[in-house]
This record gives sequence, structure tokens and C-alpha cells, in this order.
Amino acid sequence: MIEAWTADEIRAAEKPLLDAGTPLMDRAARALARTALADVARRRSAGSSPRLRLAGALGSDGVPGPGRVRPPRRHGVSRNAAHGARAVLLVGAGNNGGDALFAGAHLARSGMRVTAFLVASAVHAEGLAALEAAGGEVIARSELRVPVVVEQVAAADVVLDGLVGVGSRGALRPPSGGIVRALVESRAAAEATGAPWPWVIAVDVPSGIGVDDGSVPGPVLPADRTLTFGAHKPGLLLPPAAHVAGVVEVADVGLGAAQGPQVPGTLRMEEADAAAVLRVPGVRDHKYTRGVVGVVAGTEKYPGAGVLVAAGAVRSGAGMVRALGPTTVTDRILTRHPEVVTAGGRVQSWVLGPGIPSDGSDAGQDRRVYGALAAVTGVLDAEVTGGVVPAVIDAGAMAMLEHRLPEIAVLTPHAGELAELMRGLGHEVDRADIEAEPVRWARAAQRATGATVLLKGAVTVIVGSGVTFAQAEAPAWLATAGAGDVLAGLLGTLLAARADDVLADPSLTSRVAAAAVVLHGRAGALASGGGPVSATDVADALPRVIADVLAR
Ligand SMILES: NC(=O)C1=CN([C@@H]2O[C@H](COP(=O)(O)OP(=O)(O)OC[C@H]3O[C@@H](n4cnc5c(N)ncnc54)[C@H](O)[C@@H]3O)[C@@H](O)[C@H]2O)[C@@H](O)CC1
Ligand SMILES: Nc1ncnc2c1ncn2[C@@H]1O[C@H](COP(=O)(O)OP(=O)(O)O)[C@@H](O)[C@H]1O
Ligand SMILES: [K+]
Repeated sequence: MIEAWTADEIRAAEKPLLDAGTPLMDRAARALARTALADVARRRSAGSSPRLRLAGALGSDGVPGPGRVRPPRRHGVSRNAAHGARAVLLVGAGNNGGDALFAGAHLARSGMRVTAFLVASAVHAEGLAALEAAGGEVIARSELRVPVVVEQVAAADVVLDGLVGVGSRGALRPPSGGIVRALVESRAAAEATGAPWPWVIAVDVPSGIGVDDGSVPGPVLPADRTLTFGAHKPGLLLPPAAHVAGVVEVADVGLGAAQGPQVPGTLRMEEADAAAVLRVPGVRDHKYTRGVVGVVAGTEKYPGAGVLVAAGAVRSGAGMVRALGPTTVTDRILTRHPEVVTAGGRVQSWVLGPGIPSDGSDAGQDRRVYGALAAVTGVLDAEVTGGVVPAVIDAGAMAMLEHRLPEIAVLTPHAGELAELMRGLGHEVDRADIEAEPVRWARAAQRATGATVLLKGAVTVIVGSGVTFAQAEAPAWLATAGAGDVLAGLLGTLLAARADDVLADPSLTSRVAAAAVVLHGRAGALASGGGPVSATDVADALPRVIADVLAR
């Protein structure tokens, strides 16, 4: 599990070390210089075409990549390959600028041509002296001209963004904001024309992101790599800031795991954590102990949603799937999945709403959803409903909520659906507002409804009470019709398998939901293999992904 530490938690962890004289900045700067040297050497030895230069930060759809966490490959590159390369340092007033200056001094001593642009009249004095002593060029705040910065950056091999780190508050102020805005424009022009653009390394965080909340309140220079110190910060995991962080790597400066937050608020689940959520059947199990998933999905208008939910549930190992609906839907489900049962009966989880429009055009499906919701919320007697069970509430079912939901209910909107849900709760929001501040709105929905909220996107966020998971394993190819239906079925299966545990400890729900998102993203990646993927392919890849995750 990746645990992110807030700015305050980082400061609290640093304090005793700094008081004891631990050279944290020295460690940070050395790690930064090592990374910059290795990146420049690797790119030079690979021979960087303009396309290659941008490949680190851009996804296939042209949107900066989701900040995947993977270690850099450093072995086998010669440091001499960086000799004569140009580095530009963007240096702010605080310790973040200090890191960049000290790292720049190392780079200059390694033979790189280093230019530092100071955006404040007073910067880290020792760092500045170190850079000057190493022969770096320094452009003072009073001499700063935006076109010159843009020109130098465009001609550089590597840029270290040290404008602001965990001391950041709000959008970048002048002159940093103006410089970064101009650089973002220049980068876009370079991308359009295929002109070269340097490798950008963010020092600790891309300057200008909301370190604790993942917001992007103003201009931010997208990084190819973020070298963050001590621990991840929430903004490196959460969208939209995660999209401008590039590849995130943690430099161990010796903060020590013991001094982190007691209860980390922002997490990223890894494969081993997802494996721990799965319930593997044993000799004493039969289909009912493994969990029955009840599905109310699909209508005459959208029958495929029922088929895809069933596929997600069956292929992820449900003991049994019960699909309820009109025969136009259930016949199609049976044709594709003869193992599905279409008679009513007890279930351990519900999947409600995919393919059911909120226009009331299928009264039968609406009635089934209302009945199941009554079981989830417990408003009807257990004798009638068969008892409270966890649920996935998707698409049309999200428009049918009449009561406050328990945490064992998972709402699974995409941004458009969350906007609709929040408008129904009296908020003036549209899809763009949700996309600009997905975490804020997912948390607002969690508070307003009581449910666990799983907001789908390139980075999917799962909000339970007091915890947010941010998962980024899905390739952009997964943005295809029906992929969300497969996720709903998969999550239904995981909830049914862990229904007793989830009922005993509802806070487990967000963990189960995050595991489903991990498996779904992995299945999308496996089925895609770098190319297009259909929702059916994703469901078909689930058995292999689950086996792989369990085997690790
Ligand atoms: N505390 C330590 O000893 C260590 C800190 N480290 C570095 O120090 C950083 C934190 O240093 P600081 O606490 O000095 O804070 P920062 O360097 O992040 O920022 C502080 C400065 O930025 C300005 N600032 C804040 N918001 C701004 C905005 N929106 N626009 C423009 N300027 C803005 C402030 O006025 C202040 O001058 C970390 O991110 C990390 O890079 C590392 O060296 C490791 C050790
Ligand atoms: N840019 C993207 N990169 C990766 N995954 C994405 C991206 N956009 C959407 N997704 C994922 O694709 C799936 C789409 O689901 P959804 O919008 O519900 O589609 P549908 O309702 O047609 O099934 C979700 O799992 C979502 O997280
Ligand atoms: K920075």
C-alpha cells in the first residue's frame, strides 16, 4: 500500500531529524542530481527524437499520464553521457529552491552547463553559494525576463522545477505563475510542431499543485518525473494533479516509516493489497458460501449492460449470479452466460442500475431496483428483503435513492453521473466542475449520501469515511462503453465474497472497492496490450489477472 503524507505530516516527521542536524536537504539534493544525471544520460544514449522527448508525460490521448509509480532504470548508463548537457533550474524562495540549487551544484561539477533562474530576491543562501562555487550561471530576480526563461528552457536537456514544494499555498503567484504559464504554452507549441522539449523533473512536487488535495488551482509545468522526498504526497496520487506528476519516485531521505501518519488519509492500493481482499475458496466452500451476486441491470433499450455486468461477476469468480429483468435481457444474458440463474432468491450483494435509464421507461426494472435498495438500506423488514447486503449502485439506480445509504453501498459514477447526483442534492455543478475537483466532489457525495463513492476516471478515486484511495492502473483504452458495467459486476462479486466481513466492518467496503478497481485496471491493461480493448475483453481477462495477483 502506498501511503501519502500531507505537508503537515511531512513537517512533523522532519522536525526531530532537523533538530538533530540530519542533513535532509543534502540527501534530497544528491538524490535529485543522481536522478537528473541518469535521466539525461539515458535519454542521450537512447537518442531522443521529439516524440520520445514527450513520451514520458503524455498518454496516448495526449493527456499527461496518470503518474504511475515505477522505479527509474539507472543501470548501465554512463554518467559521462551527461557531460555538456544543459540544465535549467527554476528556483523559488524556500527550501524547495534550496534543493534545486544544491542539486544544480552537483550537476555543474559533473560537467553539465547549469543556469538557475531565481524567482525571488532572497533564495536559499547556501544553495546559491554552492551553485556559484560550482560554476553555475545565476539569473537574479531583477534580471528575470520571461522570454529568456522560455528560450533557455526550450534549449535545455533537463529542467528542475524547484519553485515551490510542500510550503505551497494556492495558485502560483507572480512571477512564478507567469513564467510557468508561458512555459506551458511553449510546451504545447513544441508538441504541436514536434520541436524538442526538455525532460522536466519536479522537485518534491510539481510546483503549484494542491499538495494535500490534488487540485490544480493555476498553471503547473507538467513533469516527466517527480522525485519526492521521504514519502508520497496526496497530490501526487490524486487527480487532477496526479496527471502532471509524470513518473513518481520516492527518494529515501531517512524519514522512517514509524514517523508517518497514524491513519493515512490518502492511499494507493497495490497488487498485494488487492490479493489480500480476495477470498479464495477452500475445501469447505460451496457456491452459496462463496457468495451470490444479484444483478438488476439492462433493459430492452440497453440489454448489453446486463450481459456485461454478468460477465464481470461470473469471470471474477462469483459462487452464483442471479440476474433479474425482462426476458429480452435475461435471454441475452443466458445466451452468453448459461451459468447465470434468472430466478429470484437470496443474494449476498446487489449490482443495481447499469443499462437502466432514469426515465422510468422500464417499470419492472425500476421496481426491482427499489426493492433491492430497500434491502441495502434496511428500510424494509429483513423477513421481506432477506436481510441487509452490500451493493453496487450504478447509472440509473443513482437517480432512485430515497434514503441515506450505509457505507456498504458503493456508488460508482463517472464525472457526468456525479454531477447529476450532486445537482439532485442541490449543488450547481456540471461535469467540468467535477473533473476539475474530482476528489472534493467525491468526498462531498460520500458525506451527503453516506455511501462509499467510487468516482471513475483515468485515476479512479474511492472515498470511504476518512479514507481516499486513488488508483491509476487503467490504460486510457479502458475508456470504452461497457467497461464500467464490467467493473460493477466484478465489484459485486468481491462484495458478495466478503459480505459478512463488510457487514461486520463497513469501513472495509472502500478497500474492497479499491481492489476491484486494481483488478479492473490490470485486466484492461492485459486485454489491451497497448491497443484497443472492448469491455468483453476486459471481463475475459479477469480470471488470468486474479490468478496472477494471487500467485505473486
Ligand atoms: N524541511 C527540510 O529540511 C527539507 C525540505 N525539503 C524541501 O523543502 C521543501 C519545503 O520547503 P519550505 O518549507 O521552505 O517551502 P517551499 O520551498 O515549498 O515554499 C516556501 C516558499 O514558497 C512561497 N510560496 C508559497 N506558495 C506560493 C505560491 N502559490 N506562489 C509562489 N510562491 C509561493 C512562500 O512564500 C515561501 O517563500 C520541500 O518541498 C522539499 O523540497 C528537502 O530539502 C528535504 C528536507
Ligand atoms: N482516460 C482514462 N484512462 C483510464 N481509464 C479510464 C479513462 N477514462 C475512463 N476510464 C475507465 O473506464 C471505465 C469507463 O466506465 P464508464 O464511464 O462507467 O463506462 P460505461 O458506463 O459505458 O460502462 C471506468 O472504469 C473508468 O475508470
Ligand atoms: K517543486
